[in-house]
Order: sequence, then C-alpha cells, then structure tokens
Amino acid sequence: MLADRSQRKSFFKNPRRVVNICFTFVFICSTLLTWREMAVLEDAWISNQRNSLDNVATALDRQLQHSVDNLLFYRNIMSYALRYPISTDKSRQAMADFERQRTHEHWQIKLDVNRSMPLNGVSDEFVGTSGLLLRDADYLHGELSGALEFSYILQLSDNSRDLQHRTYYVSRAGFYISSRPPRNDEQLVSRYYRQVARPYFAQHSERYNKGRGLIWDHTWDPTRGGDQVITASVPLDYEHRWYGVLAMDFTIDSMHQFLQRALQDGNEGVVLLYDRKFNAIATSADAMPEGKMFTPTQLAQLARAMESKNEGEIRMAHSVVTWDKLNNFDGVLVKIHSLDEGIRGEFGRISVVLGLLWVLFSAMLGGSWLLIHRLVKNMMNLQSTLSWRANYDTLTRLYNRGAFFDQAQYLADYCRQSGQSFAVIQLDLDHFKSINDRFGHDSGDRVLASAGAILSASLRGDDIAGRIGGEEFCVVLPGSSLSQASAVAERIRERINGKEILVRSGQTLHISASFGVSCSQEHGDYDFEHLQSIADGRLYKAKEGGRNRVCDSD
Ligand SMILES: Nc1nc2c(ncn2[C@@H]2O[C@H](COP(=O)(O)OP(=O)(O)OP(=O)(O)O)[C@@H](O)[C@H]2O)c(=O)[nH]1
Repeated sequence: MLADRSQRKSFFKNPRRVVNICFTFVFICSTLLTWREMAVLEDAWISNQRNSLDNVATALDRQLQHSVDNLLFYRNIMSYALRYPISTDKSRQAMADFERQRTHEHWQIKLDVNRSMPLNGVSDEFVGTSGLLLRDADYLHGELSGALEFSYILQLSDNSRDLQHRTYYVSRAGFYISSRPPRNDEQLVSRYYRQVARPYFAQHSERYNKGRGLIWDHTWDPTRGGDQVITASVPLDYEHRWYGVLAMDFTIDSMHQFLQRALQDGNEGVVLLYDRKFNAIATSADAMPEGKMFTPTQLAQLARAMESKNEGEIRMAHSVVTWDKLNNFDGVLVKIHSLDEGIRGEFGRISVVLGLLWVLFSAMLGGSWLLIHRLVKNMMNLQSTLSWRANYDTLTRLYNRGAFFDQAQYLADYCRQSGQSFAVIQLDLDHFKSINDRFGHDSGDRVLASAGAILSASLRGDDIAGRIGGEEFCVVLPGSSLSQASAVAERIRERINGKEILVRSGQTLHISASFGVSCSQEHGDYDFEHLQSIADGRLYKAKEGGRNRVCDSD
C-alpha cells in the first residue's frame, strides 16, 4: 500500500523520464528539420534539372522551328510559282534541256552555276518503274520553273544558323534539287532512288497524309554511324495534285553536337533525344550509351507519366529522369541524372554538409544526454540516500521514530476504514546499559543491529517495525488480533533470546527483551499513540515481572 503511494508520485516526477522525453523531442525535431531541408534541397535540385532540360528543349525547338519555317517558306515559293509560272529564257532552256535528256539514265541541268543549284534527274524508264512517280507533260513546265525559283532562293539562304544538313526538293516527275548537289553520276541516281524509297515519301501521298502537314522521319540504326539523318518533310501540292516533297535532313551528328553545346557549362547528367517509339537517337554524351537505358518496367512507367503531361520528372532506382516533349519534333528530350552525380554536384555537397551537421548535432545531443543522464542519476541517488536517511535508522535499518509514527498512524487509519484489527508490540532490550558498560559502545551498537535484523526477518508483508528510542523498538501488525500479536511477540522474544551475538573477537553474548502488546479490539481504539502507550505500560509490567517476557494485559 505504502509502496503504491510512492510509485504513483514518482511516475510523473521522474527527472530521468523528463530528460529522456526532452532529448527525444529535440532529436526528433532536429531530424525532421534536417529531413525537411533535404527534401527542399532535393526539390531545388530536381527543378534545376528541369530548368536545364527546359533550356535545351527551348533551344532545340527554336532551332527546329527556324528550319521548319524555312521549309514552309520554300513550299510557299514553289506553290506561288506553280500558280503563276514564269516563262523566261532560262525556264524555256531548262525545259529544252530536260526534253533532250529525259530518257538518259541520269542527267543534270546547270542553268546558272553561280545563282542556282543544278537540277538532277533520272530517266523516263526509272519513273515508269514506280506507281508513286509520274512524269506528266502537262505539269512539267510549271514544276520545273517552280523548282528553278526554289533553287535560286536556296542558293541565297544563310546556312550558318541552320541545324539542317541539307534542304531538297524531290519531285514525283523524276528530278530533285538539293542544297548539297551530288558529286558524281553514281550519286545522282542513287540519291533520287534513296529519297523516293524512304517511307516519308510515300507517306506524303494524298492517301496517307490527309492533313498535308509536316512529317518527321528517321531511320535510326544503332549499328550504323552518325551519318544517319532525321528528315522533316512537307508535300508540295497545287490544285489537288501532289507534285513532290520538300525536305530537310538533320544529321544525328549535328543533333549530338547541338545537345552537347546546349548542355555545356558544367551541367550534370545526360540528355537523350528519343523518337515517338522511344528509340534513343541523339545524346549530349560523347557517345550513345551502350545497351538500353531503361528496363521495360521503367519504360512503361515513363510512358504512363508522359501520356498526360508534356513535361515532368520521375524518380527511378538510382536516378531522376526529367522529360520535355518537343513542339517541333514528334519526340521527347529526356535528361537522366544519377543520384551519384547529384551528390557530387553543388546540391549534393550542400546535402552532405547538412547531413554531417545533423550527425554532429546528434552526436553532441547524445553526449549531452549522457552527461545530463549521469548528473540526474547521481542527483537521484543522493536524493534517495537523503530521503532514506530521513526515514530510516542507519544502525538497525528500521524506520526511525518520526517516519515510524507516520506510517503506523497511516496503517491504523487504513485498518479502521477497512474494519480490520490493529495491534502494537512495544519492546525494550533488557539490561542494555550493562552491555554497553561491559563490552563498550560499539558492541552495544552491534547488539542493536542484530535485534533490528531479527525484527525485520520476523515481519509479514504489511507489518512494520521502527526504532523509537535508544534500545526501544515498536512493531505494528495491521489485521492482527491481540492473541496473534502476542504470539508474534513471543516468537520474536524467543529469537532474540536464542540468538548468540558476537560482541567482540571470540566473545559472544545472549540477550533478552521484554514486550508489551496492545490491540484496537480491546477498546475499539485506532489511535496509534494511545495504543503504543498502552503497549508501553505492559512492557513496563513485563520488566517488572522479571524481563524476557511478553505482557498483553494490564
Ligand atoms: N551502544 C548504544 N547504546 C545506546 C544507544 N542508545 C541508547 N543507548 C544506551 O542504552 C542504555 C539504556 O539504559 P536503560 O534505559 O537504563 O535501560 P537498561 O539498561 O536496558 O535496563 P532495562 O531497560 O531496565 O532493562 C543507556 O545506557 C544508553 O546510553 C545506542 O544507540 N547505542
């Protein structure tokens, strides 16, 4: 009962618990704060990657837009020429040259070497081999004059800002003009054949390209080198007749160089240009990465994310992937940034410093906790020693008088409330003065300690004993009747009397004690001090009666 009282008190007032809670709180706060800072840094790092990719995508889009604008401009020129054909000496000469050479396996008309590009062609027979090609005399003059105007303009164009490798017009009537003319006869036919055989050419037929818009095409083969091209092409139509295709070739090498230039200035990560089928066709790295950059699962994850958004980012196993769909190319720019690179970069260094600061702070916090924990432990030990000394007699380890009276009264009240009896035993060692006199004060102390130990060993759970005077002791027995208390007193008396106490080296001694017993049953009185004085009176009677005995009546 008494133990419960003190435990309830210490549960809320335990300083060690308070210290632990405070330190845990500070530790959790600092960890959350650091984690939050890290998350902010990571967001900043990812948005930095986004910005860097946005810059590349914007630059590439602008460049492609410039090229596509040129292509559409050339188409306008040719359309206009078809609508209003000019009949000049040059055009008539071109027509005459064409009529003269049209059956040749290959031919070239150079009208004005300094002002225009040559017109390169194949034979009527070649044109007849494909259903896609058609040399119709009714439209040839207009188309040839339009092609001539295109070639004049092409000659004037400033190639220094262009990303495209070449611009050309391929006619269904078996001729073409290119900003990079063929170098020999062999190239003359093979080039025409290659262009009309490429998928984009057939895709511009009225049947497939219903919108008559721009088509991007590339034939990326990872086993071949950087001479491969991406082609942007538009059909040339006039009055519902499809004449041919105006196109531009962008080499993969020039895309590589563009991406490399765009991602300079210490930017981390690698940018890849993917086509709509998610084939990597160009990279900002020195070489195309070997093997697949993404697993099928990651590809599916990316494809899902790209379905709904034109730009975004996604976190993968060891990297962050940002993407940006291009406006002027049906492909997407993807930037892959490994976490390793991120850690080596500026944001990573700040994160590492932040992490180290957290470790340092946590270590200091741990050290402080250890120190304060020890201080609190010492303080609590001191407090419990002081509190023990305030309540206990150091010689017998029993309650001292003050504490004993408090506890005894508390137990008496408890017994009264619970309707139990309450007994008191008062005992006094016999002729103790003579022990002191014969064997010295130290030996007397040893005798007192032995008597205390016997009392402690004789008590049940709720009984308590205290030293209330020099060689006077008191025991209270909650729940015991007078006869039961007398029996306990008798047992203690026998033990004290039977004990052989070593008072000095080689010298033992038997002592005795006299007992007075009282009980609440006698007068229904639960006042401890009163019961104790009754027991003391009976003790006096036991002394008078010859000592070493128990007296439980007046
Ligand atoms: N060694 C020691 N002696 C103490 C202590 N406290 C009290 N005493 C001594 O105990 C003795 C008590 O003597 P008395 O009151 O005359 O009682 P007694 O000699 O036991 O005689 P009866 O009680 O009549 O049997 C005194 O001499 C005290 O000095 C103590 O803490 N240690």
